[in-house]
Amino acid sequence: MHHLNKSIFNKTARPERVLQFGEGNFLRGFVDWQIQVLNEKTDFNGSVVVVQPRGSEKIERLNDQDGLFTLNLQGMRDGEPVNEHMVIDSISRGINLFTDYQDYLELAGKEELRFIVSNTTEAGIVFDEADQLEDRPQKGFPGKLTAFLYQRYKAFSGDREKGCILIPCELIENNGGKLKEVVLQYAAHWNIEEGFAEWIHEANTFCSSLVDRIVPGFPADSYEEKIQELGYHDNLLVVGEQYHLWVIEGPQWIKEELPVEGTGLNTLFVDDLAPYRTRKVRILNGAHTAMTPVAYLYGLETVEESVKHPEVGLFIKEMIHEEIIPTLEGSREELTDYAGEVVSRFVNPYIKHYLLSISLNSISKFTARNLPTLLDYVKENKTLPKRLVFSLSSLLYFYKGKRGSEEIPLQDSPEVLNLFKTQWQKHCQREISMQELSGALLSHQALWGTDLTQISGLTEAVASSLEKIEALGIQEAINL
Ligand SMILES: NC(=O)c1ccc[n+]([C@@H]2O[C@H](COP(=O)([O-])OP(=O)(O)OC[C@H]3O[C@@H](n4cnc5c(N)ncnc54)[C@H](O)[C@@H]3O)[C@@H](O)[C@H]2O)c1
Ligand SMILES: O=P(O)(O)OC[C@@H](O)[C@@H](O)[C@H](O)[C@H](O)CO
Repeated sequence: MHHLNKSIFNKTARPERVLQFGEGNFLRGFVDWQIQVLNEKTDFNGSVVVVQPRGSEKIERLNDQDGLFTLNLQGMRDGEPVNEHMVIDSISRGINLFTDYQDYLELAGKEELRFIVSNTTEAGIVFDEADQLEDRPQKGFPGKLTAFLYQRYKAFSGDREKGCILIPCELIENNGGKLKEVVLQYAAHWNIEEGFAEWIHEANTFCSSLVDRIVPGFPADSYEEKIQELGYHDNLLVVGEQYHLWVIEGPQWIKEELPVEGTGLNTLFVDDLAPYRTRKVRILNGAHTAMTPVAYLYGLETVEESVKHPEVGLFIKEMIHEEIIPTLEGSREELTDYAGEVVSRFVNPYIKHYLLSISLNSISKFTARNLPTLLDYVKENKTLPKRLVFSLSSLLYFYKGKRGSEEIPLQDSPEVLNLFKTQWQKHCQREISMQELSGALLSHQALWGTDLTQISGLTEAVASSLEKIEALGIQEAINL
């Protein structure tokens, strides 16, 4: 069987109008697909050049396939189940920054380049003072980007018409503003002439954006079956859901350059994306992160199984409706409709979204996605939200690293893993009680951004749930 590349697929060459930082599943199943739709339905006529924010091995894989990959979108569309696959040919090439940095600099001088998109996880938009302008390449994403923009500034002698529209997709608040801030930080750190910072301000448009599409990625457990259907091998096959939403906070004129109207793309240009972001992060991502330790310890593996489970599913739905939604601003009816839509996306029968994949960096995710809800709930109700507290307790138990006799493959930073390991060892050796363990973990401000033992009754409630989980198992303990 052939591998997917230009020898078996007729690829159309288009002007390189987009630079993309990130070769990951999400960008390919979301942005590169959207560019393909624009190419098919409008006069956009552009292709995407991809660079890897760190490392180079995946770029080589992309180039081995001439930038081509298959996207399999599965789920409900207009009330009907749809399972479609398509070859995405919007990526012109990947540039290996370690071997072909010169190509990267040359791209900066191309008239037609206009958009820069990125998704470098929540960890990507950071300043690293070790990065230097002369590095080939710089280590971090914003360092690489600043070097690229400076090259463009020089190539066009500061022409205000040659700036870019930057649309970062990282799931952090004010991603556009933060990216601009770090670029300007590098401009100052590298002593680049004043004119460059002015050009950044005047010629470039940094938008913030919020993305939404569940993209579990490469279908390892159904790959053989899928390639029989496709008739070729594809190492970059991506599975995602039908649903998508891209909310872009920026000037309305961008619509003229990114002509989504009439294409069926659910891309919105808004003045303020905060309400969309809060709603999505707290309901969708919040439910994902809060259900993961509970459902996994219960013995379940996927989101669909968890939401469909009589007890765990009820727990999740009650948590959304009784604890998350009441803390959100906006129409209760709209929020309830949105939550209903999210739950039906969770039970998408075509998508196997593994709890373990969501569990990556669960502590910082709980802090970003669930803690604000818990704190708002306590402030408004003067009582604890019992399901969120149970989820927090289950999270602490999950980080013990055992499901029965089975090892849990925890994925978090070494500092976080060491902290939990030390505290759980102390508890297992009877040096500290469950109450002390709970106090030690909840008071750790580096984990939660605040001392959670200051919340009245929380340490005791968590210790009590942990005792129950340990003594009776989560199947009993979940009956609050
Ligand atoms: N997969 C989804 O359903 C989905 C949906 C919406 C948003 N997201 C967000 O997209 C991000 C990537 O998800 P994915 O599914 O594409 O994962 P992936 O593992 O396929 O890709 C990860 C990407 O991030 C880059 N990266 C990783 N660590 C980095 C760092 N420290 N600095 C710079 N770049 C770094 C990698 O080079 C790669 O491009 C996640 O953070 C996730 O929150 C994912
Ligand atoms: O991708 P992560 O690891 O940050 O989070 C896991 C999921 O919550 C997330 O990928 C959602 O599926 C996605 O944000 C939906 O748009």
